[in-house]
Amino acid sequence: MDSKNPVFDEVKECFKQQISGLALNEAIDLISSSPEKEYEYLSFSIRIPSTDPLAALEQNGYNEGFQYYWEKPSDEFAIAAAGSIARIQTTGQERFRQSSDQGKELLSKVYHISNLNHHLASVHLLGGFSFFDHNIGKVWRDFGAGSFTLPEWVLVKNGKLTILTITKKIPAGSQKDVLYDDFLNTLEHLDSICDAGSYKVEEKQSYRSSVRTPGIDSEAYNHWINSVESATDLIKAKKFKKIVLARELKVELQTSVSDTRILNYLRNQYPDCYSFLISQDGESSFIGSTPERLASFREREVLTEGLAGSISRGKTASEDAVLEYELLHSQKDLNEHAFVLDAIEENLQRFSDVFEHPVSPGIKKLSNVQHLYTPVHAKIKKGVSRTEVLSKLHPTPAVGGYPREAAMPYISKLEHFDRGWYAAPVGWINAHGEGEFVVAIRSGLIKTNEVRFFAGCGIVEDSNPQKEWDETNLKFIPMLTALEHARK
Ligand SMILES: C=C(O[C@H]1C=CC=C(C(=O)O)[C@@H]1O)C(=O)O
Repeated sequence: MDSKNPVFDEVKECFKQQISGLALNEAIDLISSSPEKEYEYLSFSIRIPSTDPLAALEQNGYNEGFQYYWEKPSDEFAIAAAGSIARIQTTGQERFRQSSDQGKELLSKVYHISNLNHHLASVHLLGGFSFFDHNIGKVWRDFGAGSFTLPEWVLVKNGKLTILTITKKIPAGSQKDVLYDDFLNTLEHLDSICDAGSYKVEEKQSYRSSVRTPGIDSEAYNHWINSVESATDLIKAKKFKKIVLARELKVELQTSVSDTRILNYLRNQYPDCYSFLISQDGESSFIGSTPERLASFREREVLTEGLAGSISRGKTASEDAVLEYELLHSQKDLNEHAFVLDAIEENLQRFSDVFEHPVSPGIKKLSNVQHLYTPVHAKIKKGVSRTEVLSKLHPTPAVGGYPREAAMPYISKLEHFDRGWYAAPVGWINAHGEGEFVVAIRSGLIKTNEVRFFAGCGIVEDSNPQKEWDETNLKFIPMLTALEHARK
């Protein structure tokens, strides 16, 4: 198939020149001559014409394999990926360390070719962890407790730059021609899904929203009121100081929904949030739009944040300003927020040469809610791994509790659903020491005929169960509305 996109023709030319020349021979020689089979994968990065990674994923269509999406529009950064070449899976208390060890080993087996001198021209491992150390529930079966995939192709868009990386497994004794054709076929496929000139656009029926706040399910409501009352009793009895309780909202689906339509709605409505999708094998998709960064890494620099304490948005500028003022002066919310910062400091400071943050919180405004927010910058000590940092940070008291060890066992006792990957670290990491993880809140697990949405809030001594119920309803709105938009 010949490309109708002349710029992609240049991409293919460039690919042919690089991969059919020395590099491919060299890689195959290395693979077959190395007795320890040092290299098992061959990977190639190339700059391609600017493309929308979400449109490419949508064009890639439904498929039974791995699919991944990540975008923060306000950072002009997006990743789309599909196909699984290799996957590492871990479970138990050591899952973060094991993921780090296995990830390093996997990356060391990749022979990477590129004429680009750019930190994003690299193989990426995409995935995350479950909230608890073990993830054995039926609902979340595909996800495991720690899972990172080396995708067959990944598109990374950073501002105007779009980089495509294709990776293939190279069995020992591989034939150069077969391998070359395999790469070229994938490149042809990418050409077709990135070429907007060839897209067939489905008519979308006009949309009328029927979603406001979820109606009251009296059983869920009574459970919630009882759980929050039990939590405040435990706090008064000095068992812990804060706990985050969440609830699940199940929605049955009459018609199927499109993951990419959900994402398109989320990224447009919440440009300051991270919209994400992870589907391990096409059976179910974990999708969300979270405002909360757990950590981003660039060499030894780490950015994290405290995000806790919430209030709704005003309908007018004045009402919004009043609500913001109320939140900034609410002792209950300031306490809830302070626990998060204290924990980040306790867990990260001793691993860092630099640790800094503003003295008092500011505000992060989303279209449905505003939060108390404190950005934190740290420079981790030499030798501290990124996954070690994640394991220290997760779960922050914005989704777990304070003190962590005292509060955590009560989460499963007081909640009535399986958290799975809700409120857990989800993200990406590359071979150049870069990566970013979010806290997977404002999210849902989508299966063929049902969706489960999750929302929670921090409970402190003076929390009011009714107000916390209302707050969870506010937090369900983005995903519920996105679902309405995505019905086919
Ligand atoms: C646990 C959630 O939100 C956390 C993040 C920001 C503000 C929060 C709060 O004000 O309670 C929560 O700690 C959720 O949205 O499911």
